[in-house]
Amino acid sequence: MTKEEHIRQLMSDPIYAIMGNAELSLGRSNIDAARQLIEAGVTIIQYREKHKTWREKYAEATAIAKLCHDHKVTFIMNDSVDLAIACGADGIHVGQDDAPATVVRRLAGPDVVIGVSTNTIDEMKQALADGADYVGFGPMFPTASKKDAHEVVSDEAKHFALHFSLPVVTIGGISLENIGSLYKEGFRSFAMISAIVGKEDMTAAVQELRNALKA
Ligand SMILES: Cc1ncc(COP(=O)(O)OP(=O)(O)O)c(N)n1
Ligand SMILES: Cc1ncsc1CCOP(=O)(O)O
Ligand SMILES: [Mg+2]
Repeated sequence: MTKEEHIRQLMSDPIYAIMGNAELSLGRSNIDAARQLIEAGVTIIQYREKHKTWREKYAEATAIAKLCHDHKVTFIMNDSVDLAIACGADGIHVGQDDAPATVVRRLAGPDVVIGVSTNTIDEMKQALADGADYVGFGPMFPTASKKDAHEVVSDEAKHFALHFSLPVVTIGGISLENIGSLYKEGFRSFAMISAIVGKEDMTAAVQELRNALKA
């Protein structure tokens, strides 16, 4: 798939699944989690592994990238540009403490999707200026999945995000109970850890989230 096709997929499928470390994923391995997510019909998967060595991550991510490519699933690497390039990821997601999008672009080239985490209006403007393809925006709600998460986004930043020119992927504390409220506010893309890989039956979880968006 081309970069444009990946971005289209990101804009048309509201569900963006993030694989956490094993403790956020009921002890599953990342490869098992990826297999189950693909079976559940997820089309955007981010690899977010904070504990393993580079070589362990490289081995897993290379296998997951192949699985994703075989199933036309967009595979995004969190944090690490070198791992993303090495494993053949379709995209890279960087936070405010990671390499800036300008540097990621220089290293990874024009064909890779770049996502940047944002919490404020200034960060969204900077991500756009730096050549990001989408922004992660949050936390929308309090979350236990990220120890150093920012404060929940302000109403002003939400309003800006709803009119922003880049695709906005909301994140942070999104659940079956509150995803509908974000949809009603106008948001169309939802990245989740605990609401998907934190559930025993991920197929049912994804289906319930999709149903909640239709309700
Ligand atoms: C889609 C999406 N949005 C935001 C984040 C958070 O990234 P970051 O701020 O770098 O924090 P970590 O995930 O690395 O702890 C994300 N991963 N994905
Ligand atoms: C990675 C990240 N970035 C901002 S909040 C968050 C955690 C998202 O996890 P959950 O969906 O379980 O709240
Ligand atoms: Mg990061």
